[in-house]
Amino acid sequence: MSQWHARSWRDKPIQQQPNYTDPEQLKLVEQELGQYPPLVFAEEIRALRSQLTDVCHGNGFLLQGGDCAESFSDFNAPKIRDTFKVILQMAIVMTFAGNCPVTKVARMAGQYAKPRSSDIETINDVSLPSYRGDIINGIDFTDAARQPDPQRMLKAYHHSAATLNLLRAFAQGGLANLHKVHKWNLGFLAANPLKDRYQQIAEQIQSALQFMEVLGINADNNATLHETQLFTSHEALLLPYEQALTRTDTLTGLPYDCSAHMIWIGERTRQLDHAHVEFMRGIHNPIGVKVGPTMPEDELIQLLDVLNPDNEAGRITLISRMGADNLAKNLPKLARRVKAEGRHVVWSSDPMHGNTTKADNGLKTRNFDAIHKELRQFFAVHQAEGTYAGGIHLEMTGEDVTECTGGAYQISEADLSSRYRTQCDPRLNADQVLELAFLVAESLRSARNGHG
Ligand SMILES: O=C[C@H](O)[C@H](O)COP(=O)(O)O
Ligand SMILES: C=C(OP(=O)(O)O)C(=O)O
Ligand SMILES: [Mn+2]
Repeated sequence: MSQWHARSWRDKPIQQQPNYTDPEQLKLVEQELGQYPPLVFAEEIRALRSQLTDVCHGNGFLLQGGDCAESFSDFNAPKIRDTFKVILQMAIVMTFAGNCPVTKVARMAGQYAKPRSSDIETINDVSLPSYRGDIINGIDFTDAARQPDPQRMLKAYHHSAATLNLLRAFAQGGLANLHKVHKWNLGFLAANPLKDRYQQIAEQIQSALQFMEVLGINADNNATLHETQLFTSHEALLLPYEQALTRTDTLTGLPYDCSAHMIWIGERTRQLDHAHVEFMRGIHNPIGVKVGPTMPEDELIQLLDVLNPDNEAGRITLISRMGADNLAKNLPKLARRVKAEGRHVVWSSDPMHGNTTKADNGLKTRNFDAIHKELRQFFAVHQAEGTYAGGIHLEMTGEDVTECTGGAYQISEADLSSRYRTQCDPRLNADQVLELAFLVAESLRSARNGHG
């Protein structure tokens, strides 16, 4: 294999990139970004990798979630806070159900680039380049907005830095207090039409917290109860940006992509001999790989050969996104083969991207039951194959949006347009996320029997 360099991806074919019309301006932006401080520190990246190593060995669970696409305009503290809160709320349920540490990774502080099914969007006979995320072009359906603009990379960097700053403050400044987080969950349950179904687990968590309190373990004397660690992640799609934020760590001499702790390769850009795989193979972050229903077993193993030649646990998270109706057919053979080859991976489930449909009014949506079904089957397949269901990956928000149908509040297709705010794909709202957490708690609990 040829030698890796942060720019060696440039010699490979590449998918899903914008056509910047001014290469000089692009170069200036790349140079400027190259001078900026890293957004995350290599030691933090290694801490995540170490937690994922534990997950890989069955001693933890990965919870990854956030917007499909963050946006420059819908950018404010309440929005960041509410998504942060709901990740923690879900994590407490999963921690209790799985009786194991939960590694929290947000799709935040950098999730700005989107691969698209089509290069062109047509409305009323007008065709324009598709929206590809705020780091590339604008969402408005005008010719000017849809032109890719390299300056947007600088804006994405600054938005990511401000988001990360607030997340760090929330994580350490008291907002992550476990008692507080559980109180939010009780608030969710009190109002929820299906509260009886989830009451038991909530009461058990309550007793566990009270028990610790009686022993004198509380947020004032125990940092674990008071603060948390939240890592960041995004799809490493826009390679000029990712390259510009790649730094050689002074402690180890190894290259890390310091745009986020974890980055992943999307379903549309995971071709073995293409640019994204080339870039990812050389950086030392933990990386995710989306695995859709068409992935052949041989190709998956070849991909692992390239991305993780030393078969290190914690390096690779395979994020299956099959669709509820395809999973039982497609996942078992992949899980079996990876196991037979003795490859160390974390298996995580993205139950969102294989379950996207179009409502009659033209809006993209996903049904809560299909999402839940994919998750149930994910756990069932891993149990049957003797592999470990190690994580879930959700598109979600702390806001009260109406983008996915179903759930306890029975959002219908007709309701979708009332608060449909996503920049790209439909997200679970706060209630739906919590409901899902309580529903998968049971699957997680049985998956963890025999582990840990
Ligand atoms: O988030 C994932 C993809 O970018 C998204 O599902 C693509 O959506 P599209 O099919 O509308 O292009
Ligand atoms: C683009 C995404 O997913 P996938 O690559 O699995 O389609 C995503 O996670 O937003
Ligand atoms: Mn998406």
